[in-house]
Amino acid sequence: MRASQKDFENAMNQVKLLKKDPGNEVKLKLYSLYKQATEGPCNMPKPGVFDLINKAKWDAWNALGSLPKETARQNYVDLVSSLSSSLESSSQVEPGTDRKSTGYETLMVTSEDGITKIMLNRPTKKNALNVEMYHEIMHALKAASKDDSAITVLTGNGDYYSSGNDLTNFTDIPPGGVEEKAKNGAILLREFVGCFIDFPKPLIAVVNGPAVGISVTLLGLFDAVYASDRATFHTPFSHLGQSPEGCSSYTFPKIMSPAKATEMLVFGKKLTAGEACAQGLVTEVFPDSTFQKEVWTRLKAFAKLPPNAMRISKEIIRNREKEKLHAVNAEECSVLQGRWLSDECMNAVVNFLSRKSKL
Ligand SMILES: CCCCC/C=C/C(=O)SCCNC(=O)CCNC(=O)[C@H](O)C(C)(C)COP(=O)(O)OP(=O)(O)OC[C@H]1O[C@@H](n2cnc3c(N)ncnc32)[C@H](O)[C@@H]1OP(=O)(O)O
Repeated sequence: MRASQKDFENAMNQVKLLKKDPGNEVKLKLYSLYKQATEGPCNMPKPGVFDLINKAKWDAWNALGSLPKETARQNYVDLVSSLSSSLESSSQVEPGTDRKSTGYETLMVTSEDGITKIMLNRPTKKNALNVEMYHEIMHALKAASKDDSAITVLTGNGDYYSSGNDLTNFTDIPPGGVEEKAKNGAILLREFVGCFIDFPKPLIAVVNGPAVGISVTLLGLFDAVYASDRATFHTPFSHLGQSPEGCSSYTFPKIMSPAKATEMLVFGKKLTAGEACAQGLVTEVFPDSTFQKEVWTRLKAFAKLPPNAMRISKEIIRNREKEKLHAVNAEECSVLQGRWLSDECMNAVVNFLSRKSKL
């Protein structure tokens, strides 16, 4: 039986519910089938060679040649249905259910000595945050907020703490185009930052190496930040045609003065660990050679303190600010949604992806 228009619309809705990223290749296939099913063969001019994203999309659509619209619609429905097993398996996870470390693709999560440790685990990509990592961090934080540990720690595996948002996130364009991509990104970012604002236990960052972008801005929402003297702190938003997130437009001026915050958030000044400590973003800096030993000894001692007292003390410090922080988060996400559609941002991402620029 041929897929009806209704089947096609159902399949489009199902794609939006996919929790697991099916990868670029599948997304391009979905995009090309969608375009063929709705508009017929590709008759758009071929994008320029540096317009990597649109060129990949054009290539995928053009490769379908004169495939009839009905066949494309059927193939789209079949492809979505073949992805449904991953859809079911991801939705089977109960919210708040503790997952073992091995249950995560992008993290290592362990719990011992009263400490839940969430370790970013894409060392070959400098722990850049891809879409899956955003979702897994939210899951891990929700689980940690309910487990019996006293404190929660975020750290990185390898030489980086994190290089921030994975810039390849910008290449997975859904059928609704770049506007839909920007809207989805803003929704994801708002939910992600919201988890940090609402996290109820002491949350500590163990910054083992350089930190970039969102991994820096979020530090303003942590309760303590310990850094190796190898760490650096860099928020190159203007270079990337973007704007501050993670509530940093509010927390950074409060922490370090408006002028110092402007140097970081507007002019992209990179701070050493010592400078970040002098400006109040970092709690204490340790020599890299003794960093892990000294920090974990200290954290284990903290984790022995009465957990309810720590939770209540955090609550009284944070609660006064929560409403404001959520409002700032919403505003930052809405501004960023616009920035992601700007030429400035698109050019910066294409330049990075085509290996023309690095920070
Ligand atoms: C949806 C929510 C959005 C929230 C908004 C967030 C905004 C931000 O976080 S803005 C900051 C974005 N980050 C960057 O612009 C950093 C880009 N990366 C770099 O400039 C460099 O990779 C580096 C300075 C971080 C490290 O340079 P280097 O030591 O020379 O190492 P490589 O460049 O060879 O990196 C190894 C490997 O990792 C890939 N990679 C590193 N960072 C990212 C990244 N942020 N996004 C995507 N990929 C990244 C890099 O491409 C290399 O990959 P391979 O070539 O495949 O080995």
